[in-house]
Amino acid sequence: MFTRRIAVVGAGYVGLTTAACLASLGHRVCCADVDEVKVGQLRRGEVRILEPGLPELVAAGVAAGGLRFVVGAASAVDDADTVFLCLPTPRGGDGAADLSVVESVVAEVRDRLSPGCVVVTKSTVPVGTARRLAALLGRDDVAVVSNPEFLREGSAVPDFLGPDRIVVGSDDRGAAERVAALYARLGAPTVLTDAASAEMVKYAANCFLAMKVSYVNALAELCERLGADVVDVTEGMGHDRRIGRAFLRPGPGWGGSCLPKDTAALASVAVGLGVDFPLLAAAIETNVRQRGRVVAKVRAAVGGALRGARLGLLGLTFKAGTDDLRDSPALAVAELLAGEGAELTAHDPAVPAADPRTSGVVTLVDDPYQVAKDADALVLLTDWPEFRGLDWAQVAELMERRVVVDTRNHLDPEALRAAGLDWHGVGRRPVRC
Ligand SMILES: NC(=O)c1ccc[n+]([C@@H]2O[C@H](COP(=O)([O-])OP(=O)(O)OC[C@H]3O[C@@H](n4cnc5c(N)ncnc54)[C@H](O)[C@@H]3O)[C@@H](O)[C@H]2O)c1
Ligand SMILES: O=c1ccn([C@@H]2O[C@H](COP(=O)(O)OP(=O)(O)O[C@H]3O[C@H](CO)[C@@H](O)[C@H](O)[C@H]3O)[C@@H](O)[C@H]2O)c(=O)[nH]1
Repeated sequence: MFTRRIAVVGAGYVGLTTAACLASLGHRVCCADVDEVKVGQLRRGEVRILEPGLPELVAAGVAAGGLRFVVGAASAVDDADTVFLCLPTPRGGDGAADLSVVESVVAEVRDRLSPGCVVVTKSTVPVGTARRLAALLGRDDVAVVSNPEFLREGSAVPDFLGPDRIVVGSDDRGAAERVAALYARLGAPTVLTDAASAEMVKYAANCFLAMKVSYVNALAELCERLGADVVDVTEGMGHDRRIGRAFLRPGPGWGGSCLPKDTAALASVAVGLGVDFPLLAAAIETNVRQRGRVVAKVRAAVGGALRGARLGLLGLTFKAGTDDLRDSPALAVAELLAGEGAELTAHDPAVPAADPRTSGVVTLVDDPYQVAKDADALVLLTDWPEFRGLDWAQVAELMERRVVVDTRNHLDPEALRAAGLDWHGVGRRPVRC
């Protein structure tokens, strides 16, 4: 009944999604994590990250006997024919990807892998990692394959099961073909290549997405100065199929667990090789400045000084649809505002008031209307759909000064104006009541 025996090491956003989705495709999957608490929760069917469809898929896999969870990589790999590494590769001190967890797991499992086994890097790893891991393994009977993952947080399951493409690269063509065959049922376009190219695709794609957003954020500032409307401008651009409509929404800057660290990693590789890449450096720099621009906009909206200003923040996660706060531009903006002496109250639908991850920076509340109470301005930082449906008349009633700074052009300015609120977007003319 089951087609392949797979070990997935790391049960985070990527590992848990990979394990549950591969099990749903008919493979027998053992998923390992070093975190005993997490493994215990997963065995009880508790998925503690916000990913639509994932809890159901995990439960179905466990019930069908095709998915199980263990503590520690070593106990997962024994009889596996394929081992996926879905481990953290965080930003190191100089921006380079830190491979220490990946390397320690490879050293841990090296002597337990079955002959003919394929080790697959799904973590985002720099070019040359497959070769480095092959050397670390030191086994002629085990191949290393790069199979970067492109899923987005908040839509991990549909992205995994309906990918735009699958990229598989190895210097061992047969091993790459065996990994590609795991996804055959998905019917996605598949790029089979060498290991270095596959590793490069991941950074190339993420850095391009980051550059696109930085470009539109810079355009938005120009639009503001010139009296043009960035929403109309990007619509006019986006219909051009060579450009496309995606990733053209201005905001407080790109964040999350991937784009910031991956742009830093590729920039660090370029510096190390002595290759000039000013385009990438400028995208990163533009992103840092974007936070300052948001702060300047809020400062202007409250009349010049942030010290003592009471601000209500709508949204803290790095984008809507996820509970992930890693490298969130919303948190970065909050820190800058707090640094200038503003008093911050925040609401995010995915971050409960008791959440310890924001401690010190903001007062978290569970009710969006509570952030409006006595506020000198509301600042929307994350584009949660529910914010559009707020009762703006009630919001206006609660506020001290009726000003909303919408850093993602997410709200309906006319609805706010009708409720007696001034709206300040990004790259658009303000709408005053
Ligand atoms: N999050 C995303 O949207 C996404 C998408 C594509 C690629 N990636 C890449 O995938 C990799 C993993 O990202 P993530 O977001 O899933 O990370 P994560 O932090 O959510 O999960 C990593 C998991 O690995 C576990 N772990 C750490 N050390 C371990 C060890 N020694 N043995 C076993 N388990 C161990 C952690 O406990 C954690 O559960 C990174 O390289 C990331 O860049 C992430
Ligand atoms: O028009 C846009 C699009 C995105 N963003 C911001 O860009 C950041 C990243 O968004 P997104 O790419 O959706 O988030 P991730 O889930 O981190 O996904 C990215 O990073 C993953 C990890 O590498 C990759 O797998 C995905 O393909 C890649 O999109 C967020 O802060 C968004 O708010 C904008 O400001 N404007």
